[in-house]
Amino acid sequence: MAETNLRFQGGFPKIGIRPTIDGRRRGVRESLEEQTMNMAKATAKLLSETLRYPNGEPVECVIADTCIGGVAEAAACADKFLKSGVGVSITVTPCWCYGTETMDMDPSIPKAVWGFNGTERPGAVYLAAVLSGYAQKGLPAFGIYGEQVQDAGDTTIPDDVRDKLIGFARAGLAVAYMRGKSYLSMGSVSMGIAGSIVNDAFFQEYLGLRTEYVDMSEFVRRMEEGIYDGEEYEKALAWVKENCIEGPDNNPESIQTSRESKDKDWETVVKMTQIARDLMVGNPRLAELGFGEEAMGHNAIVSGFQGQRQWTDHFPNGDFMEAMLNSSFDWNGIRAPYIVATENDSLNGAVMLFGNLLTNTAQIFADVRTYWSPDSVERVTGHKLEGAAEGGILHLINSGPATLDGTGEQSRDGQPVMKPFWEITEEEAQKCLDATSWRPASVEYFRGGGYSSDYLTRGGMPMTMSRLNLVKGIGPVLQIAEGYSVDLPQDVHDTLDKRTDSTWPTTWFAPKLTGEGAFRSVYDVMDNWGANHGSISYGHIGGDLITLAAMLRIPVHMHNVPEDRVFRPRAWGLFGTADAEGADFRACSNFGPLYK
Ligand SMILES: C[C@H](O)[C@@H](O)[C@@H](O)C(=O)CO
Ligand SMILES: [Mn+2]
Repeated sequence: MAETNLRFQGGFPKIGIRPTIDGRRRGVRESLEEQTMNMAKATAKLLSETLRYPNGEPVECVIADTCIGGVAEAAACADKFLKSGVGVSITVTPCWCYGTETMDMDPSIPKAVWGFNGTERPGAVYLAAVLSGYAQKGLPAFGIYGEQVQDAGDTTIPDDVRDKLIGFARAGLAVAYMRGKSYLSMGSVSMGIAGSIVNDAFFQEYLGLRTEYVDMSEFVRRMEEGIYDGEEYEKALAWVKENCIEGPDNNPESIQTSRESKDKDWETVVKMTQIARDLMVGNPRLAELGFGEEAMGHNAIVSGFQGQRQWTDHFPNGDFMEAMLNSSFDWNGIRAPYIVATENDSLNGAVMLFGNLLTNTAQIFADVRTYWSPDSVERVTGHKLEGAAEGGILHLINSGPATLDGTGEQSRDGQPVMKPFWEITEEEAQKCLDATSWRPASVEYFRGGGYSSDYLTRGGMPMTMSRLNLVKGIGPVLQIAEGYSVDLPQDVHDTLDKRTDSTWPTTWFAPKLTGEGAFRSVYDVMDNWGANHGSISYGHIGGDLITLAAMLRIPVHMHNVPEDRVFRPRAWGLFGTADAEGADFRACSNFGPLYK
């Protein structure tokens, strides 16, 4: 197993499993011990076999030492979980148990209860009873029970239960991973973009993240005083010369920079990449070089770089740095991405983090630039959009730096995908690099030069675009659009791309339409997008994002996820069942942020 990177130093939270039981001795409890403990073991096995930590290792589960028949055993279990670093709890039972006497009372741990759907000893009755207790005490919990009745001796986990256990655990682990880490703001507000007003109350109360702030002058200090690993720098620059293809300069000749200045830019952007990473997660090499304080980093699990304009008006832009740190490989080999938001758009950074923690894959940061209606495309190119693109497409393109994994040059079963780093081969990493050219930055925008990554995402990938916005009076709200990347004929792409800045990476995205609300048309999706940016994940992960958002009490104001993939705490139904979107808002506002 390849090492990940320092982003996850400090280890990973575990999943705690709590087998609860009817406490009555002399018959009842004894008859249930084995079956109850077996449910716990089966759940642990399922989750460890299915889920992986961001370093690729199987997720670890901890089971209570005994079945929990009452409060003393509940407390012993809580103690064990605390000592073992449990971040998510799942209670399992095939039988009736005593609700409030056996429940998990830790308010910050996402919790679920699986009540076995059998009728000999009714686990689903306990489930209903304890969930009412959780609601009454303001501790939202997820309820799980199978649709089909199982026989008492059946030790299998039905598919519907399995999906819910996995969906819950995946989102719960994301909550637990981020808690206690930092968002590192490198610079301040970029060009008046509200998302780059890094809001400490949001990060602290909703995500459990500290916000750290460094001025961009720190990059200059570290470059000028040599506070980076010089050996790594030489290796990185040689690797860049070998692997990063410099594309043509798109600037009018009169403002093109000299060869000498372009070469200097390569040196600067490589150093910027090392420095941003060291600022985020530290680097033990710096301590060896005599920079003990700088070696520590900021414990950042996500960061943002302001760039425009104070930096980019004078220095090379951050595109190379952001693109490389957001990718699953660099000169040190294949490794987990670091997650850096462009323009310090911390709210896009937050959803990039969600997508990354839910999937262990890299995330595309993009401007949601243009809605191209079928008529507009036809007018400009003569081409009639078809297939997934039939209803129109969104041009996702940002000023330079989307993850190179977003080229779609990794594959599974012959299809383009974005994989967790441990599945990516050397050959695939190379293909992503080969599909990217580094274009001298548009000097009118970026007076300090630099390089923008230029590529075109391969079509046919299921993708999910999401975005978090802050609304005064409500707090954070999340929007989610599942869809597909699409291929356009090369000449059609070229015509559309050349109308914008063709030195930037493009993803053509077709959201799935439902015929309702914001998903009536592609135009409506664009018209309802809450800000200039979106984060794009590989796969249809809208269900997982909804589950995670509910755990964090962030309401979802727009999504196109089919109902059978929406899984929220049971208490959400108590805020209304006919209008799930409104109920979500009411529930989130009622329970309030997780860490308040
Ligand atoms: C170069 C431009 O300033 C772009 O960076 C700008 O259009 C944005 O990306 C805004 O989000
Ligand atoms: Mn932007």
